[in-house]
Amino acid sequence: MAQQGNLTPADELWMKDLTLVFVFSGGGDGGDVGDGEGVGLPRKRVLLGMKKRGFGSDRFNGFGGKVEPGETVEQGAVRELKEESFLDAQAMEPRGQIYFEFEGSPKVLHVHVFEATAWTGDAAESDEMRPEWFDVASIPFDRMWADDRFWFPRLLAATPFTGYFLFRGEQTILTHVLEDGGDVSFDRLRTTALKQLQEQ
Ligand SMILES: COc1nc(N)nc2c1ncn2[C@H]1C[C@H](O)[C@@H](COP(=O)(O)OP(=O)(O)OP(=O)(O)O)O1
Repeated sequence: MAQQGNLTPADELWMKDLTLVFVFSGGGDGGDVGDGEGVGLPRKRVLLGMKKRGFGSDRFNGFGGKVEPGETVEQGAVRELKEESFLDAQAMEPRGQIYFEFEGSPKVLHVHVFEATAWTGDAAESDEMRPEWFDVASIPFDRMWADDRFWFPRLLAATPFTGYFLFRGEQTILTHVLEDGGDVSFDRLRTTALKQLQEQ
């Protein structure tokens, strides 16, 4: 039986809402991307940002952050995309939800994953992120959070998903569960994941 380590009892956990937004391009002629050219086309390229500071720094990720008091999750997603990439989202589609728990911490990050399906502007570097387009065949998973390679295929296919990941530190995933469907219960996912961990 694997050691469960320093886990917080379920009734002491608390959730923090965050957003994570991805922008895709249909590719076109490979030139500059803008004005939602990818909408309705096969996803050829994805815009990622190299996080320059704070939590997750030195990794590529989508654009996002904490939902602020008084705003909806979708409003937070639009605001963070603008702040971090200078793109203006005209339409956002929810694609999935991911719960991240870190061993020894009672805080669970509840990350709402969106695709900006229409946008205007050109991506530019901000204080927090340096944007870069990648072919979807060459996503730099070795320079991203370890969880991304699990759920990215569902994001690319626009298949709704819900996931739970338990991390030890910022590199090691102790256990995870990923299911189809955009709104699977956190309690059920966590229970399943911890059972898996016990059985390892
Ligand atoms: C733990 O695994 C994670 N994987 C992935 N792919 N993304 C994650 C993970 N944990 C958090 N994230 C995302 C969620 C957010 O988009 C950012 C973190 O946002 P941040 O802490 O930078 O929030 P801000 O509001 O921008 O922070 P400031 O207060 O510094 O502006 O990472």
